[in-house]
Amino acid sequence: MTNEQSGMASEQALAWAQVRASLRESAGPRVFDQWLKPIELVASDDAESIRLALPSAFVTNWVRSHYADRLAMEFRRVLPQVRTVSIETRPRTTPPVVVTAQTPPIPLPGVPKLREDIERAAESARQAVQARRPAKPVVQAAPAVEPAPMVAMAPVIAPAAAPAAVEAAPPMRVEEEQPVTPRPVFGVDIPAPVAEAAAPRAAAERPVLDPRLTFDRFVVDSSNLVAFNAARALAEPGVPRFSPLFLHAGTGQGKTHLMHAIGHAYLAAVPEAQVLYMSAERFMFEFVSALRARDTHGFKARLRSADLLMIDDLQFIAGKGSTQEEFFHTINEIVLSGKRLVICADRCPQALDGVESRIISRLSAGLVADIKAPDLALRRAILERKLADLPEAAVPAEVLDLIAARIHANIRELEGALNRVVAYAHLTGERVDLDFAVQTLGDTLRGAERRVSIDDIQKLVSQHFELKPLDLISARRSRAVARPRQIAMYLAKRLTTRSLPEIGRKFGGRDHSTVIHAVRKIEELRDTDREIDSAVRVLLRELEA
Ligand SMILES: Nc1ncnc2c1ncn2[C@@H]1O[C@H](COP(=O)(O)OP(=O)(O)OP(=O)(O)O)[C@@H](O)[C@H]1O
Repeated sequence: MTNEQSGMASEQALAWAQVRASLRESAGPRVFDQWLKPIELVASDDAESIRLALPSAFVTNWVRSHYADRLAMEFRRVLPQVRTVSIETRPRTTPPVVVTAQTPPIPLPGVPKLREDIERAAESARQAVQARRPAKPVVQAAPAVEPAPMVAMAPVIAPAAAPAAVEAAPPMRVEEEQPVTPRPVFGVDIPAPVAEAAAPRAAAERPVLDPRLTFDRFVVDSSNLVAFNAARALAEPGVPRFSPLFLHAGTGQGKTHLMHAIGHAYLAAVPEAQVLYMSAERFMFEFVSALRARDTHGFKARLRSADLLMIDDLQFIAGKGSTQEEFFHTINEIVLSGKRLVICADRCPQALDGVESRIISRLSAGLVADIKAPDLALRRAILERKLADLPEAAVPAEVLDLIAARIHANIRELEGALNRVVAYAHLTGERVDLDFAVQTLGDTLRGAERRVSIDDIQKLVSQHFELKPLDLISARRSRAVARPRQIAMYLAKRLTTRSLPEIGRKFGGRDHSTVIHAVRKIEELRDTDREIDSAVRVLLRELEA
């Protein structure tokens, strides 16, 4: 390999690592793990051509029909000279393109994660080939029928129109080895991410929004009503209401869904708007890259020109000094210029350790809304809603009941379990019934079951607060015992399928109203008391692990 070739290979490998990281972020873990992770970068002898490969024709066709444009767009963003991106099917015959000692990497100080990404990409492709079977298909949703309920809010505007051209010039070609007919998965085609806004917008940046994450696909109940209504109000045109909006919730509870929904609704109402959505990690990555390229001016201008700026997973900027400095000035400018700002994190602003107080104060000045863990009824309703998007899937009510009752860690897992049942039924041709579901979800249900034992919760909580398990069921009312008991009840409600009276009985025969009081109290304290919130967080992590 000549020096020139090895330089090009390194450059393409690094570009692939960035594209891959961006796909992982925007596609979500489920789609990414099942379809995109096995993609391997193949050595190319032309700097203008990127070659990608997948181990099976089935997965290749899916990726081509759903992600070809997106891959092309992402590569061009990173390597403007790229003209073609081909996606091939090939069992591994050529070595993966990895940066080795012989292929000097382009120096990227401060971003060692890129290297890891490259190696992980190569490794996952190797595993996919060894597995010799395509990843499990994902079952996804078709356009929604019924709008989601909304309390005292105006209806959402029509969905965004079809994508327009992404780049001004030069045109991008996506090469395919053979003609591919887009293949629906279980008769329901998965739409590609919306990479652009409805109308032509000269020089306007197109957010990458998942077309499935809309307001009408979001199921609302009291646990997420405030967040939902605030999100809808913020997406309405005119003078922004509820900006900045800070949404917080545990993992997989719908924060990203609401953000994307805001983006769709706002773009539908104001097609020429500049809408930017990115994770805090991406913000940091782009900022560091801009610093390195001595182009912070461009970075600042891009972010500050947003009419709607949405930053996901803010907790990731904790402890990152210069990124926080830039972040503060960015959000300050957005807010002061009367534009829309939405921030999501896994905890409330006050509990964001390692984040500068001026950022916290700025964000707390807007509307802070949380999304609480879904109870059984909401989990069941969400399954119903997801199933409505799968017209070919016949899943009896008792199976939905089972999944809703047994899987409560988060909605992503809930959805994953339903998808798995439907996908396996499709692949085996079997009818879905309780036996089939139990067999298909075996480990997941057993895992969920393990998480839900009240005895485990009592044991862990008492250990954490240095009490005896018996203290939690005793009549003692001192704060040192009462608070941990309330936390244990809260966890029991959140992590188990036990009814309120059942939980009360497990705590020394207490009344169900005592359990309700405990749950409310801890929810309240999690917003105001950092110590309680972090204790609950630690316990949740341990119980869910
Ligand atoms: N209320 C809801 N109605 C319908 N679907 C929901 C609801 N809440 C969450 N979901 C679905 O659950 C999945 C996970 O949601 P999402 O990605 O928004 O979670 P998140 O809170 O951003 O999680 P993380 O913090 O891990 O990024 C998505 O597929 C989303 O559509």
